[in-house]
Amino acid sequence: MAVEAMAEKEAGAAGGVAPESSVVGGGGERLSRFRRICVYCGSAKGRKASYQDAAVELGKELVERGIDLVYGGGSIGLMGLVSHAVHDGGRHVIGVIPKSLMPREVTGDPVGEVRAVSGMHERKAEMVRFSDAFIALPGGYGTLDELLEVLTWAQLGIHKKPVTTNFDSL
Ligand SMILES: CC(C)=CCNc1ncnc2c1ncn2[C@@H]1O[C@H](COP(=O)(O)O)[C@@H](O)[C@H]1O
Repeated sequence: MAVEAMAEKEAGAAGGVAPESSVVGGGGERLSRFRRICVYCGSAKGRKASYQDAAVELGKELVERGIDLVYGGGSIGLMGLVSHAVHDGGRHVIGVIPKSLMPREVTGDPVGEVRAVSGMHERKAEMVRFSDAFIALPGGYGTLDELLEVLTWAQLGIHKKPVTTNFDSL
């Protein structure tokens, strides 16, 4: 089964909500019913330029829909691209990162609100707690780990939030 289909099935199995709908705000902007979306993605930029384009486009789309970002707190790779796009667009960014990983994944000034946690398990739990929905972009084993965990939590009914991926056509 394709990962995307699996993600939608699991979200549905756990009572996940229907695909996103939006309303138009007073200023003509499209507003989402999701306040904060968690984006899982690589700490590297990946092999294809289309991965980088997708990260920036997703960040801009969140801004356009008035949605804040929750992510792994790194400033490198696709994580850096999506977080800068959301922050530069004026939306709030929450980065959740273990203290021990900061020297490796944060370079330069931190983006938005940085929440330092004690370890990987706490990081994943906090990212789920803060978010209303989850989107996975291309990444490595870390992204896969985060995606599988949020899917299996949906399967177990630990949360009822939608999970989707943006892998195909990239
Ligand atoms: C020690 C332990 C319990 C590990 C569980 N595994 C993980 N849990 C949470 N985040 C992770 C894990 N492995 C990697 N990541 C994070 O996932 C992000 C993307 O990594 P990647 O480039 O896709 O590779 C990075 O911020 C990386 O720190």
